[in-house]
Amino acid sequence: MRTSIVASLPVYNIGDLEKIKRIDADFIELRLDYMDKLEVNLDSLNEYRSKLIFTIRDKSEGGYKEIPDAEKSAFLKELYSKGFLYDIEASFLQRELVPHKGKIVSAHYFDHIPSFEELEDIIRKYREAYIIKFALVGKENYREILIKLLRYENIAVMPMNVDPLERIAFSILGSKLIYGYVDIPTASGQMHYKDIKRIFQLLANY
Ligand SMILES: O=C1C[C@@](O)(C(=O)O)C[C@@H](O)[C@@H]1O
Repeated sequence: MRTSIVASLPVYNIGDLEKIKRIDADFIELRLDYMDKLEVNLDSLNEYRSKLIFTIRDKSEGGYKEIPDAEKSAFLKELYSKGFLYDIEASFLQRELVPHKGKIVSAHYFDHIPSFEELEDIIRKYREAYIIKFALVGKENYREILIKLLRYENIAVMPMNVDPLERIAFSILGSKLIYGYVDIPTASGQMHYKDIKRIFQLLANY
């Protein structure tokens, strides 16, 4: 099964949701942490349900604006009740009780490389997730750690702050997701999602 392409879209206001219809990717990540208030009419997005990933990224893990935990938790529970897919940090799950079964559980490291054992603990703890995702800054032994993680089944790995082509390599090695940008990168090390599509189409011809 090939890696799924995620087009990551910052949502500053409701008007940005109009862009969804023009994005042709496996998934569209809606980064709602770019909004001042989490005011989205979820029923209006039902037709896109199968391709949406909702993310309200904590500032401590690369988020854009500070969203209070209680507001984020309430919105995630509404997403759960309506059957939408969302991304939730393992660190947030330590603070708030929100369902993670069948969802994306993620962990991001910007200033250090964690031990492999620390990441294995996350995998064991959240093994009922749809996908467990690790984003590591490109320093020290990040490649070794990311490659070792791919021995597990439902894993997505991505390096940050390195040549975006490295993400293609991790896709070939088995990462379940690869993130690209639509207008502006939502993390350092992304390429445009259409360039990922072109590379995958070329690879499919060999
Ligand atoms: O967790 C991730 C991965 C990411 O940080 C990246 O490195 O492409 C981009 C984020 O929008 C997404 O939620």
